[in-house]
Amino acid sequence: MAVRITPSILNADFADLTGELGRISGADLVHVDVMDNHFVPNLTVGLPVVERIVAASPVPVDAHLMIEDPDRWARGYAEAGCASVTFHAEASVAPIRLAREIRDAGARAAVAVRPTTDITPYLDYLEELDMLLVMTVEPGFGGQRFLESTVTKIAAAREAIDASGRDIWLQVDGGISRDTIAIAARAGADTFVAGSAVYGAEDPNAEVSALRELAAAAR
Ligand SMILES: O=C(CO)[C@@H](O)[C@H](O)COP(=O)(O)O
Ligand SMILES: [Co+2]
Repeated sequence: MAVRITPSILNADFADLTGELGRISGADLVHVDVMDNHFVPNLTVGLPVVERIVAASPVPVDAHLMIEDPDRWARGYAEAGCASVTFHAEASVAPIRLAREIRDAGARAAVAVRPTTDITPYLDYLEELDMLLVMTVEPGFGGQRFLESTVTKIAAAREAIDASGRDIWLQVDGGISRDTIAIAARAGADTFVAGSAVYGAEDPNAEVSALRELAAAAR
């Protein structure tokens, strides 16, 4: 099974995004954290910046929307050329309709859950989704510690995905590093966000390769 490493640019130098994107050219996708200071207590970038990242990035863009009212805004990120658009289950009032809109606009549709949110209801709608994102920290900030309490949820999602026989990616996000990636991989994750681990490394591309090898060995 394929392993994908999707570095988060949250810990990159926002004054030199083009240069920072070039340092992860060996990644599978780049993970862009969109925060609105309402759904989470932090503020990052919005659609105009994401459009520029799509144009400048050597790899496809994976947008993680930590915003209120994704039912209104998510479609725009798909239309902007993001390869995948993830919205939070806790924020959407009509997740199935929204996933269909994202797909209609040409992107992979994904739903994310906070560490304490039950993922079970979404496992009944896997045919509507291309990826599940299990948050392994509380969303809002990079550099937090991986929450081992999320491992059973990752395993439950893996079981449901395998039973569905569909090509649905299982992403984890938060606290992923050389020390923790094997835990998440063994539980069943195949797509790994890593922010501080990648951009804190001297050679981000080399760190991407190291993480990919560790995940592949653990699966
Ligand atoms: O969505 C988020 C945080 O809310 C993440 O994408 C973080 O940016 C990952 O950073 P690290 O935990 O890997 O430092
Ligand atoms: Co994220």
